[in-house]
Amino acid sequence: MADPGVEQRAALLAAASVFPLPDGARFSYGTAGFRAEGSTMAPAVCRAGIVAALRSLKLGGASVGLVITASHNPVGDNGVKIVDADGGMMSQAWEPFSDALANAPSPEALVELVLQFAKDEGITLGGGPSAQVLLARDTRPTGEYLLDAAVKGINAIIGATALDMGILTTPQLHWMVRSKNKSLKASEEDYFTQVTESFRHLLELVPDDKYGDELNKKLIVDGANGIGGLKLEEIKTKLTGLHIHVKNSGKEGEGILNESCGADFVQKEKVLPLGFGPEDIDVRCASFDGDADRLVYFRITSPGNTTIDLVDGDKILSLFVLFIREQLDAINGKDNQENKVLPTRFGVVQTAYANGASTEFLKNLGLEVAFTSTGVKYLHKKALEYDIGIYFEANGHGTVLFSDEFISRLESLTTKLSSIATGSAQHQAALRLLATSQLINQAVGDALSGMLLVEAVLQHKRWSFQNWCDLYTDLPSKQLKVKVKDRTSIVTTDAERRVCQPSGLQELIDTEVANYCHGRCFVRPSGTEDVVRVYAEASTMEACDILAKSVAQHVERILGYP
Ligand SMILES: CC(=O)N[C@H]1[C@@H](OP(=O)(O)O)O[C@H](CO)[C@@H](O)[C@@H]1O
Ligand SMILES: [Mg+2]
Repeated sequence: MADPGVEQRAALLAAASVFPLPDGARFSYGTAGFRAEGSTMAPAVCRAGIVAALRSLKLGGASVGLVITASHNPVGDNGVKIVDADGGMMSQAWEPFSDALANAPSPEALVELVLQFAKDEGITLGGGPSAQVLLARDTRPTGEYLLDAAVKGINAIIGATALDMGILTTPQLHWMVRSKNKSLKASEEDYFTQVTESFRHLLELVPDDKYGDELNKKLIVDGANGIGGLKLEEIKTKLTGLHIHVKNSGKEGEGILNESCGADFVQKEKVLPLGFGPEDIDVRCASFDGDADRLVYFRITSPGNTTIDLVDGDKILSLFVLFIREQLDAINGKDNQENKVLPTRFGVVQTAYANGASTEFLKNLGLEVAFTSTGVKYLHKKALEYDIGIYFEANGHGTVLFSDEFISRLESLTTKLSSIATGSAQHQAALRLLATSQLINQAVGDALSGMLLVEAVLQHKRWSFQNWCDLYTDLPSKQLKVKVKDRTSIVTTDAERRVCQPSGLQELIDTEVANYCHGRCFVRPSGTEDVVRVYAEASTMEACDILAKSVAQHVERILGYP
């Protein structure tokens, strides 16, 4: 019989030789996987395929995922990220290996890296359990070509199978991987059924059905000309109680992916997206990003003006917090501190980019607010520590996580209440929490299911968009990007809110901040772009502009121009 090691070596060599690394190319598994100009991505994607197959082997053959997307970035870019068996982001412990593999200078070096890593991790190659990788891509033109590169990488690990799930939103693939490994229904149709059914269920639980204001049922969605718009078009007729009109839907000829539209554009520019105009004044509008894992809301207020009222991730989080708190209070009794029917550790997770007014609002509610570094992988991990953990980035990526243990307590309570107190306020509140856990994606932030939860909560509270805006007033904020020689020479601490290197920079920031009322400012190297990001907050927009600019100048001077 042939030595499995020889066969494995040959397969890896063959795959790596198809997509050699061009001279000077350098990939880094940043905040959200590898990203670059789409046509240059094949070597990194093929190698990510190898990593994904190894990851599945390591996890005893559990399914893992691989998504080809560059999210909100321009249509010419593309990227790849790996989904772990629990549906979350790939374990950070595997990032250094992924980096090393993506940058292996030759097919031979790649083979050595794989063999050594497999040995270190106790992964049996060429035998052992079979591996499975579920694949998806967004609507980018380079997607199909890169999918082929990923499949070649996966197939280079003997015993690994690639399963193409098609063109999907990023959160759909995360959901499928999680569901599959929990032996739950995991097809796209199952996803749609779960989302539409739990949404319908939540609407049925709206206290009484007098919510007749047609304007409040009308929603216009900016699909960023991407996959989220297309999927929403597919299911919108099944969403009873809501009249959805999709613009920038991703249909042929409607516009270019993410170009002057989508959640990233709307949140950063604070202007209306392409395709929207005076006809949409005062209607509630939502915006997805290119792979539909970010969601923001907005409203156009006057005809001659492109500025909007923005509801960002922080305010979506605040709305969800109020809704969940209301249900917990209905179950436990508002003032009952002891002997609670359903003891719940409820935690909120934000990053330094959360608007200071939102953090204050949440703390004033008596909630525990934790801070992590930027990037869903950090927020999600922290949120998992609670019975109900809720996280959002200001840019609109976030979700509400319910622990398995909490869900089983909640289910027992619901069963008990349905026999002794059916239809009671307590029973209804428990059912609402259960439906919420079914609706909102438990694997990752999901614009589509997040939007439906927003819509259900607004109907539940009988809130207009204005009521929602009025929760608190955002402090003016400003973000700048600074190009420097080596952004990695900035090292931060305290959830990226303070700089520890280069020395002296933090003191300069502190001195600038001290000049402003409600002043706050921090700098950090981006994990997705070759820039240092500067964030400033203060009581007026003018003050923000000056604060951000002066700190950016310090950064430029200390780190040097590129
Ligand atoms: C300020 C900001 O919006 N940063 C974004 C951006 O990360 P950076 O590391 O800042 O480039 O892209 C990430 C991935 O989409 C997202 O998680 C994060 O919130
Ligand atoms: Mg995205």
